[in-house]
Amino acid sequence: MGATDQDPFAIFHAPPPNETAGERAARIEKEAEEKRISDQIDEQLKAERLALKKQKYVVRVLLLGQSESGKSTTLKNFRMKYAKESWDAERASWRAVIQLNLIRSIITIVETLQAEMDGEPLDRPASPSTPATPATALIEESVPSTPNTPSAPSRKDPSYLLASQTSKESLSRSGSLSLANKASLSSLLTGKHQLLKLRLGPLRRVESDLKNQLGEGADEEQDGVAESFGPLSLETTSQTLTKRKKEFGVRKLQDALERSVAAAKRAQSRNGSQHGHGSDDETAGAGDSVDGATEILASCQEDMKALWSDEAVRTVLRKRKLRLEDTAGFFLDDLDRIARRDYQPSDDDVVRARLRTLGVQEYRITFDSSTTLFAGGVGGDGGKEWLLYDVGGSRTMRHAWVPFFDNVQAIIFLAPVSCFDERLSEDSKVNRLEDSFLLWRMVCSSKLLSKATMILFLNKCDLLKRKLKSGAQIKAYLPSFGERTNDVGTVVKYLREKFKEVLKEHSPAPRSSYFYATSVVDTKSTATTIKAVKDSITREFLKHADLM
Ligand SMILES: Nc1nc2c(ncn2[C@@H]2O[C@H](COP(=O)(O)OP(=O)(O)OP(=O)(O)O)[C@@H](O)[C@H]2O)c(=O)[nH]1
Ligand SMILES: [Mg+2]
Repeated sequence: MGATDQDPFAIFHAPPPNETAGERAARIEKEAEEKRISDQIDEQLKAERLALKKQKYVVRVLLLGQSESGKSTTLKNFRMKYAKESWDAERASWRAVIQLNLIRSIITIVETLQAEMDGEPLDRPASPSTPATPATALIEESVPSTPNTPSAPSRKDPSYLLASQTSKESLSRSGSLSLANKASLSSLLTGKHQLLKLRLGPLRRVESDLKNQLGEGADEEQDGVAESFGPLSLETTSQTLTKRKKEFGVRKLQDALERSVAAAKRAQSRNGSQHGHGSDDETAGAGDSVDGATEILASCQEDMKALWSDEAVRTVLRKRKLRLEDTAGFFLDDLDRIARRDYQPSDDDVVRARLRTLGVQEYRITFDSSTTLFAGGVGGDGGKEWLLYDVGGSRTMRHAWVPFFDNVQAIIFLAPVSCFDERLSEDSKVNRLEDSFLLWRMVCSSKLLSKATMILFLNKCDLLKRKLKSGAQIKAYLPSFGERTNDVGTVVKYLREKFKEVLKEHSPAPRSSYFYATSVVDTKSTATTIKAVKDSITREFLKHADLM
């Protein structure tokens, strides 16, 4: 071998001349240690590369939309269908939330009766935490001003799709109605109602106990503070916000549910011997014990039923335009089942339960590869792992959305179409459909989301149908609807076109989009929709990841 064939770096690796046996052993040991460290670093890098690759194959989906639009309910449908094991394990822990929803409705009724007896004007909500704003008429810009119906402030912006309203108007109208009906309706409320109110008093304590059970992660959020609005807030009016609404919510749902179960178990073992035996409820077997909340609810069952079925109560609720049946977390028609000592929530109950989301909650769903089109990637699993982000939708929560816009494959946007005649609970001057429409426009125009597939759920079609059936006229709130037929099919089609136009006009680049008319509390029809959604998101994902 000539001199040129020699490794030019060999000199650096060669052992030093005259190396002693001891030096040689130390050198070999040092070299072995260096190799071990180098191998370790290689392994680490390999693992990081693999994790990064795996990350690349995770599908990220954001659920967006205003508060009460149905985001968490949509997520529940996903979990019920595709993460059945954890869904089944969690079902029982929703009992406290459902009981809380039930008690809220009863307290709302009691407060409404009190307001009626006190002769409060109609526009003032009986309870600041009434689950949904009762519908009141909006004024069209074109309606001429009369002494009784002052015109709304003129809005020139063509995107101002919906008519808006001055609260002065509703106050003046409700005020006169209140005066006209006060005497006759108050007289309907008798000693029986006072007695019911008294007997249902303990429910207030149960309400606060249940909130405590849901624990530290639970929170009372106050809305209506303009300064805290984030970049996605919609300050369409310059009014000072005065109305404050409290609604119970949680930041970490899983933690809250687990805590409530643990607390209920503790209470149950404390109460065991006192309430389990000699119970007048045939369904609770001898030796059964229940927690305090369940016990009090069961003992108030007859009174709650008497209150809800009372004709005078229904008349007052109608007069005050409080349609509890259409509000979130309505369980009054299920009192026979829910206010029992042995009550266990059904899938349907959990889907209908209302627990406001605070912040952003992340859920991981691993799809079964037998169900669809996974491909490529790590072991052929591209598109199998999903991260679903469920966000709080009220205005004060929207600033928390933006950090999650990065690297999102799809947005499922919930726009409740039944709320054309409702106002935001956090800002009673803004029409809810208008808020949805403007929020959709902002999401569509976001550059960060320009590659995301857009999926729109025109949700709460069941409630829309009910409202239209009961005589509500879309054109009174949406002048551009004109003389089209006032039925659910025509209304949904009209709104779908409006949302589509916005998407087309405001998307930074062409993108895939899908539109569905939904009622996400209907788990059967929603199962079909989310299967279609899942397949299209996966297909889009694989297409762009070049895996197919
Ligand atoms: N009737 C009917 N009720 C619905 C529908 N979708 C959702 N709801 C109910 O509306 C309430 C609010 O739904 P959520 O899913 O909690 O709303 P959200 O968008 O997560 O609200 P935030 O957490 O406040 O942002 C719940 O009680 C649901 O059961 C629907 O299509 N029809
Ligand atoms: Mg939610």
